[in-house]
Amino acid sequence: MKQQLENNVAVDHDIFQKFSGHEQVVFCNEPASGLQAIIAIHNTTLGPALGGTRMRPYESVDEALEDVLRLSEGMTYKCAAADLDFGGGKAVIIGDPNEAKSAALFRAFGQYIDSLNGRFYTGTDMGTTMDDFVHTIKETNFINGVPEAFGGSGDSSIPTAQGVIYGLKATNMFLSGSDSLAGKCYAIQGLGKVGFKIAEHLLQAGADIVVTDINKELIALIEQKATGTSGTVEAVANDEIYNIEADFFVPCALGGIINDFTVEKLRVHAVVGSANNQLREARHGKILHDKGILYAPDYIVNAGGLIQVADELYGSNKERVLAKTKAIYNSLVEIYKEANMEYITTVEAANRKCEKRLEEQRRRSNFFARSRRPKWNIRE
Ligand SMILES: NC(=O)C1=CN([C@@H]2O[C@H](COP(=O)(O)OP(=O)(O)OC[C@H]3O[C@@H](n4cnc5c(N)ncnc54)[C@H](O)[C@@H]3O)[C@@H](O)[C@H]2O)C=CC1
Ligand SMILES: O=C(O)CCC(=O)C(=O)O
Repeated sequence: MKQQLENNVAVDHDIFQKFSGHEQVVFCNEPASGLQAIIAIHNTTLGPALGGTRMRPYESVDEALEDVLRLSEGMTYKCAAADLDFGGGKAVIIGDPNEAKSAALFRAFGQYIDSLNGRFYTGTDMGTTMDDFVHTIKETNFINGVPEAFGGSGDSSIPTAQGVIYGLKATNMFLSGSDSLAGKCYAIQGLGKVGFKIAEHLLQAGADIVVTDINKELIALIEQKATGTSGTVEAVANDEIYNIEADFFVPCALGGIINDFTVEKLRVHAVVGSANNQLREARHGKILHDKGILYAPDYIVNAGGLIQVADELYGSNKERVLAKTKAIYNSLVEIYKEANMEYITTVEAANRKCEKRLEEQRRRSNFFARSRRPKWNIRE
């Protein structure tokens, strides 16, 4: 839909319609390095936007755009739920992480991040690693989660995996009155930075895991890790993971995996995993609820990495990060209880909590002019 305005500028309303919930979307195109990226800032009510950068061989710009819009919105909720003073943002780089990475590409990306002058802080996500951003920090300070040797807080997938483990324990406690992980079966999709650490922890705790990954080397590696533990590993084909009869489905790869094709297949008691945007649409949360499958809202349970990178911006403190990551356990139990009491889905219960916090901050922002910076300020 195009409309001709008085000053003769044609405005494409469709594109603004698409971004209508977002504050800013930046397209980055740098032919010398081959960089094609999109940065989306969803909402900065609580503070500057914060969220990782994903790299994927997206099939189209539309697919990349949809991903970054959904992911950045999720970050607004994740920051609100984890009680962080940051807003929601995310970036995607279009390209195969196994082939298209270069120092030049990550430096060019850094120049775009720098141009936002602190409206957006970023680091790793699916398809990117801490080492990639060692190039980016040559161009900008607005990067987090680089190795400790480079002044960062290190691998954010460690607290993310810890948070999911707390989420699994809390869910076990809610369902069975014991938070022991042992003796239960977990179907894990994706053995990357987060999924692998969860799988290892579960094996050591004496759990049975069923795993899948498109990278067969990771399957072989987790099979080796089972040796000497009281846990077991079974590997299945990628699509088979949805059919596994297990206590938990643990999605740790792509988003949108709970959709019309998969939701009817699931034969688990609960879904608790690190993947962002697990539900293709909100109604899939309702279908899980109606099937009696307890769903741990993804942005509650996978907040550990975010907690670490947010903390880094004030000067890293591992104890503070651990305490906040542990709080995922209680936060999740509260959400389960509220959903039960109010006859709503767990996503509705979690969203309510976040929207309340955003609304309170909006009212505060209107009341006080932001003429002074808060005491607990981001280090320059
Ligand atoms: N790294 C972090 O700290 C955080 C990650 N997340 C989310 O958790 C998920 C995993 O993140 P990472 O472990 O960092 O990513 P990663 O890129 O290290 O690992 C993803 C793994 O999934 C596998 N995979 C991709 N498609 C698959 C498919 N169709 N079936 C099975 N396996 C498949 C990949 O081969 C890879 O091993 C993503 O959705 C990410 O956004 C969320 C919060 C923080
Ligand atoms: O985990 C990170 O490094 C950043 C946070 C993030 O992007 C996420 O939680 O999805």
